[in-house]
Amino acid sequence: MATLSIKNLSKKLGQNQILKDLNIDVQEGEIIALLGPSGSGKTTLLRCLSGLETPDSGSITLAGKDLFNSANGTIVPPEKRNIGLVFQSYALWPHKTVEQNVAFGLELRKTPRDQARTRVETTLNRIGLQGLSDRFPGQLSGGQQQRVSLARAFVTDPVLLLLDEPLSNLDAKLREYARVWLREALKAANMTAVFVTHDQAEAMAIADRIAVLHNGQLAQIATPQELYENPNSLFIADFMGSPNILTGQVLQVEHQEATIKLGDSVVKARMNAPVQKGETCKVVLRPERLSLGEKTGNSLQGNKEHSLYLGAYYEHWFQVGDERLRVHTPTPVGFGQVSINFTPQSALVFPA
Ligand SMILES: Nc1ncnc2c1ncn2[C@@H]1O[C@H](COP(=O)(O)OP(=O)(O)OP(=O)(O)O)[C@@H](O)[C@H]1O
Repeated sequence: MATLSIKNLSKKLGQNQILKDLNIDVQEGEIIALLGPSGSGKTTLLRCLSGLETPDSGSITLAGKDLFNSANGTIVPPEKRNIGLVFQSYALWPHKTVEQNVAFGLELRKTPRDQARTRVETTLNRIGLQGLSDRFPGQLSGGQQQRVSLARAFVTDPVLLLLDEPLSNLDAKLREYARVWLREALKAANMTAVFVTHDQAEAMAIADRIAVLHNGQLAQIATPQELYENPNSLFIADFMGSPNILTGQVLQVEHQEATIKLGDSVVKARMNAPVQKGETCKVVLRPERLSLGEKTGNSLQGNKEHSLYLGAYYEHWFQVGDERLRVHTPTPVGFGQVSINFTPQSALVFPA
């Protein structure tokens, strides 16, 4: 049984229908990222889970208990939900030490002092804050402050942890390290967690599964690899990564493969959504899945116009008929006409 179960959840704010009939199940110990364009409803969903916002209909069940259920009128207040919160802004008390900050939630729960001290110490060690317990937040780096806010949420042993853009205040380099320790810390504690992020790479690095929201609806929920390799719509294919999207005409459809006229070429591509013979379609080609060289059975003819050196790879811009196409290669490439090759498996076709 799922630890967290969100069923048919809907929420209106003002005249706007923000969440539309959302259904998400989260297993014990699972880390879910809520990802989606700005305004897609990620924060509103997190607020509904924490109890800061009350949905209009549907239900939220945590560890077998209703937190919200419009059918029987249940609304459990935030402080009774046994949910830990981690905010983007850390929200630490500046005049309290690290130890006092972390102990605060236990004091509220009237945990006996000895027990609280042991729990705080264990949690600080677990989160890599040993030796810093007497410091004030102002004497810590941004990364350390975020660890304190995580320790404060961990110490009360919540059934569910909610994190709102937890790493967005850290600089780029620190964020890369923070992704690793955050995932390690959550996994070591077998914590069930839902976090909001804008950052697709961060969602892929930390989450077991990513729920992509689009206009308040669940567009797809899947593992990072499944989302990238098997997007169920053009929206997801485009949202995950930065692919080329070309317009073509479907000539033929056979099993899971379509034959497509793309400019002057005829190519094959994998179908992840049904397309019909004769219809206009979109073909998704990831720059890193294209290769250059001799013409193969599945290729486009392109003329190279620009190359950018991006450190880890080169990005080449080709003119292919009326469209432009990006190709990534590890080595430089000369100017002129060339074949851009790909396997039918690596190209995805969707209805336009
Ligand atoms: N009080 C309100 N009244 C009306 N609309 C609101 C209110 N609060 C938020 N909204 C709208 O709800 C939509 C969803 O907002 P939400 O913050 O949940 O999105 P989000 O996916 O978290 O976006 P972001 O990534 O920009 O933080 C937005 O279009 C926002 O303008």
